[in-house]
This record gives sequence, structure tokens and C-alpha cells, in this order.
Amino acid sequence: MFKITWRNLVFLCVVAIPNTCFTFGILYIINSIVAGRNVLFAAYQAPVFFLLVVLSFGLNVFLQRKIIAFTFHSIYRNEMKIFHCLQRTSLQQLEKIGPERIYSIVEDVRLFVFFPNVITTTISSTLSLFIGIVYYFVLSAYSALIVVALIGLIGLIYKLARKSIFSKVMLLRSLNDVYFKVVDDMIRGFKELKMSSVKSDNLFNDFLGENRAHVRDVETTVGNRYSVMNLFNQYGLYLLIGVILFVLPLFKLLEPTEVISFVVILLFILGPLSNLLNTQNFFVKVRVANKRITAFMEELEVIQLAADNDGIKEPLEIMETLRFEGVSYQHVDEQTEASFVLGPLDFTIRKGETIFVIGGNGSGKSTFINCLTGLYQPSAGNIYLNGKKICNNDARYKDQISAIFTDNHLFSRNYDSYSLSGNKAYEHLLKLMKLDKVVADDDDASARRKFSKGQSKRMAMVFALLDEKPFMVLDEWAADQDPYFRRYFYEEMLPMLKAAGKTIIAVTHDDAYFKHADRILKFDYGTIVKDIRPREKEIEAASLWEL
Ligand SMILES: Nc1ncnc2c1ncn2[C@@H]1O[C@H](COP(=O)(O)OP(=O)(O)OP(=O)(O)O)[C@@H](O)[C@H]1O
Repeated sequence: MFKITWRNLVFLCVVAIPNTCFTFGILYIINSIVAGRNVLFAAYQAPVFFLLVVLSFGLNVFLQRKIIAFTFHSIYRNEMKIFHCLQRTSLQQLEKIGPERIYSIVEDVRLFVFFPNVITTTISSTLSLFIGIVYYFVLSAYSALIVVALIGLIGLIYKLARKSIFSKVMLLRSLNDVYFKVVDDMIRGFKELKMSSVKSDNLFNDFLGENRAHVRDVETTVGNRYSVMNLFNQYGLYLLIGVILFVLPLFKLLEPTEVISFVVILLFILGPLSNLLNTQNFFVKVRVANKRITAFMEELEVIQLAADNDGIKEPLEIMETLRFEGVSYQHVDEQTEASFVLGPLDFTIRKGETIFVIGGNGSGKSTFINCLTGLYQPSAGNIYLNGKKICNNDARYKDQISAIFTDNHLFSRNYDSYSLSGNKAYEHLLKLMKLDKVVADDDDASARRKFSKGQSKRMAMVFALLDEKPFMVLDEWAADQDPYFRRYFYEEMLPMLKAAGKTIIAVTHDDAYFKHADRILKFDYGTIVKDIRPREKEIEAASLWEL
């Protein structure tokens, strides 16, 4: 994800070395003047001082610009990579991951917007610390060793404390995933919660409240550890000043003039040292975010390998026959470990057929539709298009199908390659779907206004027909229509679509209209238990519900 490569490191060193020299020069001049010593180039000390300041400033501006560009390019690249993976992942994987994890990962990526500030602070602080230490050694090697050992000790304690914080921050992020899930329930289930004070209170107290209380406790622990670390850092530095002022002169390791220089240098590195310790908080979060993003991408990429078969460019033949041979698919609910098996399915669909898919609740109709439309990849069996074996995840196969699902979604923008304004086919379809009085003009915004459920399905039908694909899959499309439109759909629209050569697979419970199908496939416990042609043999609709 966010990797500092060797090239980046070499670049940082190339910029850091001259910058170190400039900063060292600035410190040398300040220190010599304060301690009353002669500067090497006394006659030019003022111009040299200002020149060094300007050069160091210029170099830092250059460095910061590079870091800012690197950071925002990395954020952009990672965001695009996540959404590219999502675009290519399968429905089963998306269902497994869950939307809350995606929101949370996107939040993890955004954490890196603070990267430029922190990294520049880290680089400049490390530089200043390095210069201070070198200067200590120039003045007195033994005393420098003692001071460095004490600074090292403070750093080591900080590092150990940071290690213990890592697991807590990791826990906080996974609590955040659960939090998003409950918030999602709160927003999507708003109406249901309003209607049930028990559910509402339980969600609020037992789930949201518990999650937030857990987060509060872990954050308090993390906050306490950081505050102890910061106090330790602050008082550790006081101790260091005490050692320089009292202990080193006592053992004759420092002369009084050197004490002043040591304190001046310490004051110079005090800020950078505190900065370095304080930025650890950010680095812990960054490590956690990096680990989570990497794991998320790996999870998606594993699925990509299985799904990524659509690089082939030759067009696929238009469907004349579609054959399922021994096709099966298995759902496994990870929480309850319950499983549902669809299939094995063996049947052939012919071009122009109007097929109704029926069956009781949970019999596998929607799972079958997801396999048919290529949203689920079968775990066994083969699919043949015009006799040739295909992978149902092939984009060229899916591009032959218009599907309207039970939970259809109307997009907020026009992502199609055609425009609605002045579109005659669109105007005609609005009339056909009796929406011409609801959608007053051919503006894109009017087509994406808030519709009633039934209207929204009709609008989805308008868009599906505008796609002009030969194969239509409708999952309980008529369920939300009023009796008038339902009759119109089965008795007028379906024959019209059939006459236009469309192959239609419609999931339905409307037994009053079963006679309008060329064929009925009845599902039970995931298998096709009846395959009937009502036009050839009159059937009693009620008999179809019997096993
Ligand atoms: N994403 C999923 N993960 C695990 N199990 C699932 C998933 N989706 C569906 N199932 C299970 O698969 C079975 C078939 O569900 P499916 O939605 O295909 O039935 P259906 O015939 O369309 O039902 P309905 O008429 O109620 O819409 C059910 O037992 C359901 O619990």
C-alpha cells in the first residue's frame, strides 16, 4: 500500500545530507556566538548565517512539495485500486465482505492525508536530533555518550509502550467495522425502529451503546498510555537537563562553557525530540491502516484470480440456446454455518422463450437468477451458449442480459452512453410504461427523482429496454405493480416483448397469469421439480403449488 521504496529513501538522503550541513552551520553559528567563541569565518558570519537559512528553507520547500505529491498520489492510487478491485469483484465476495468493511477501509486510506505533515516533521526532527548529537560528540565524547544513552533509553521505553498500543488500535479499527454495521441498521431500518421501541432500545443500548462503550474504554486506555508516555518524555528531558547541569560537571566531564553549549544544543533538539515521540501515535495508526488495507486488497485479489477471465476481445455469439449442465451453487452462511445448495440444474433455454420461474420462499429462485446472470459463479457444472462452453462471469455474456432485481437500484447519474434528452425511444417507453405523466420532461434529473416502488420498477424497465439487449431477466418485477398494470404487463407487454424477439425469464408468484408463459420452471429446495409448457397442456395453476 503506502510503501517507502529504496528509491524514496535514496532521494530523502540526497536531500537530507545538504540540509543537515546547512542546519549544522546555523546551529554552529548560534552556539559559537552564545558561548562567546570565535566563528571560523567571523568576518562573514552574518551573511553566511542568512545564506544558510535561505538555502535550508528552499531545500525544505522542495522536500515538502515532493512529499505532498507522493502522499496524495499514493492516496489516489490506493483509492482507485480499491474501487477497481470492487468493480471487478464478484457479488458473492461483496456479500462476504459487507459494505461496512468497505466504508471502514476507505476511511483507513484517508488517514494518510496527514502523512506530509508528519513525515516532514519526522525528517526535520530526525535531522535536528542527528545534528545535535554530532555536535555533542564534537564538544565532549564521554558526555555525548551519556546524553545519547539517556535519549536512547527514553526512545526505547517509548517503543515498548508503542508496541502494546498497536493491538489496541487494531481492536479499535475492527470495532469500527461493527459500528458501521449497526449505524447502517439504524439508518436503513429507521422505519422499523421507529415502530418498535424494544428493537430501538436494544439496538441503542446493547449494540450501539456497547460498541461505543468498548471503544471509549479502549480509547481511554490508549489515551492514558500516550499521556504517560508524553509525561515520561517531558520529565525524562528535565532529567537530562539535570544530568547536563549537575551530574556531568560534578564528574568533571563538562567544563562550565561546555555546559552552556550542551544546554543550548539540548534546547535546540528538545522540540524535535518531542515531535518525534508525539508522531508515534500517528505511525501506530498508519501501521494498523496499512495492515488492514493490505489484507483487504489481498482478499479481493484472490477472488480476482478466479473471476478475471474477461480479457478476451472477440465478440460472443448472440444467444440462441443456453444450456445448464449439472450446474450447482452453494451458499454458506458464515455466522450460522447453515448452507443452501442450488442444483444440480440441467435444462436449456431457447431464444424467444418466455419462462416463468416459480417456487416457494427460499426455494432458490433468486440464487438461480444470480447464477443465470453471471453474478454468482457455479461451484460445479458447465454453461453452454449455442453449444459452446462459456464462463458466466464473461462480461460479453452479461452484456447480452438486462436484469431487474427485486431490490432494483436507479442510479443518481446517467452512466449510460446515450442521452435521454430528445431521445425518441425513451419518450415511447415512458408512454408504454405509463410514466409519461409522472416524468414531465426528458431531463436526466427527472428520470432520477424519488419514485414510488412500483414506479421505480417501471422506470427500471424503461432503462432495461433502452439497453436493447436480447435477454431479459426479471425478479418479481410485477410484485409491486397495481392490478391494472400487472394485467397490462402479463397480457400485453410480455407478448409485445416476445414478438420483438426477446427471451424473458421472469420470477413470479402471480399464478393467475401462468398461462402466458411458454414454459414454467418450478423450484423447490434448490432444484427444478417441474418443467411445464402451459401452452401445450392446460394446467390448473393451483396444482403447480403442490409438490
Ligand atoms: N447471500 C447469502 N448467503 C447465505 N445464504 C443465502 C444467501 N442468499 C440466500 N441464501 C439462502 O439461500 C436460500 C434460497 O434463497 P433465495 O433468495 O434464492 O430464495 P427465493 O426462492 O428467491 O426466495 P423468495 O421467494 O423468498 O425471494 C435461502 O435459504 C436463503 O437463506
